[in-house]
Amino acid sequence: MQKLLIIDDEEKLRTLLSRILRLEGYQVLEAGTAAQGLKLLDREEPAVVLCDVKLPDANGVELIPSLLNGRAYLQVILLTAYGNIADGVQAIKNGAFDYITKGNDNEKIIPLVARAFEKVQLQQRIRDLEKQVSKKYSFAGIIGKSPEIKRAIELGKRVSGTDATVLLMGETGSGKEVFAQSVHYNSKRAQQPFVAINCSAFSRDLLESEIFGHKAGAFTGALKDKKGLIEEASTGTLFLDEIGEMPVELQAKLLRVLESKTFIKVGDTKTIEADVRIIAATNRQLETEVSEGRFREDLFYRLNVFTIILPSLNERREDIPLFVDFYMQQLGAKLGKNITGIDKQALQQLQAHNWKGNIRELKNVIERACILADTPVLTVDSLPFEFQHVPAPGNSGNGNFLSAFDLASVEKLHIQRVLNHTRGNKTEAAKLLNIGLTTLYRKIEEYHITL
Ligand SMILES: Nc1ncnc2c1ncn2[C@@H]1O[C@H](COP(=O)(O)OP(=O)(O)OP(=O)(O)O)[C@@H](O)[C@H]1O
Repeated sequence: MQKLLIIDDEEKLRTLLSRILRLEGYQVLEAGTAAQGLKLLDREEPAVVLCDVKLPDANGVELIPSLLNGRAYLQVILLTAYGNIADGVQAIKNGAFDYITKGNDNEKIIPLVARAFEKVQLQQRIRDLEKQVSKKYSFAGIIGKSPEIKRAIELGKRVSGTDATVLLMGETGSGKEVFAQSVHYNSKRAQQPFVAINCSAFSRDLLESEIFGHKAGAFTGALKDKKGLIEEASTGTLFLDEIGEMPVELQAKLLRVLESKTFIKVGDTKTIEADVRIIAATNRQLETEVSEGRFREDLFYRLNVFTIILPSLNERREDIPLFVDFYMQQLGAKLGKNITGIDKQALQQLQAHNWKGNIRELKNVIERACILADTPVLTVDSLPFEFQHVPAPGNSGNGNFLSAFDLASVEKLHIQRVLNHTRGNKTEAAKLLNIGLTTLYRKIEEYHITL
């Protein structure tokens, strides 16, 4: 039952209101003083309070902040004396839901209380949804147990708590946007907007107006003032995907945002404060872009404060079965099919594939397989053509794993050759291969390389 509290020292009126509201099906609590009211609020947690202005131990208008303190769910309706609108206005300024004139407005009280409870329910729903969203985008939701992704998650968690600019580097489809959302939803800006834009998807002028906004008349077709994404994301996070594609002239404007936390709309002269955290992502080598004059060096250094490299799927093949399981369940359910697993041969093909499109490509392959599957277990037949013709590791026609053309096979062969060259000296081999010694050990184990 919906619980409501009336704080009023006039017993007659309190009893009358209470009777009316009980008849409407509310559970009504009563208090004659502010102190009693606050006690009941703590003990019973009613969601709506009707509060008189003149109380023996307090002024109702001034009491509102104490009633609301630490109770984000609560809605307060102030009962004002006849003709005292100023109290009502001040009450709303102090955070009250609404005010009502005592005595005269009795017939208005029921719909007003109903609306206050509606607001309580709506806010609860928003909180529940926010919880779901932040759970979905938490770092725990990032799939993978490989050391490469674990390292990235560890860095992501550390930087989330700060307001530092983050640069995410990784191939297309490697999960940069998902990762950026995790950083945002783990930061103190989590309740504020996360706004994303792909810098490669717009012409120079359009991108400028999208990010920075424009004044009416700034260019043909600019009929009204337009807020840019920096303003839309105010107090939250702006995710700039494909930052390497940003035209050089706009890079200067972005640098200003990072350095002085200000920007100017297109066609305007006024400087506006920018309270936004920037997370940028790129699948290009920004150093190369800098050396070739396509990316401003000063902006690169500003963005490169905290860089996280997201591993490609080829670099974390051990995570492929986890993604396959995840997508089989998710997409099977979406399609209304009971997909329970994948057979060994099909999984081997997936693990041997060269995933240029990374997680996005894998997701598409699994979706296709789920659509085509006639049985609960996915087989090679449901995979695209190229998977059906590349021999899987250990499964090729002549029994030689290295006859496959996939990247893993080539990598294994190359490591084997280098190790032969160094006569099994792993430290030297790691140096020649330009990888860490632990990575080399892992690959030796993963590919079952015999020395
Ligand atoms: N950890 C993850 N768990 C489940 N799905 C993921 C994960 N990371 C990414 N994905 C999925 O992979 C796809 C690509 O992810 P995302 O868009 O984040 O990649 P991206 O690196 O930003 O791509 P691009 O460079 O093309 O912008 C999306 O469908 C996303 O839902």
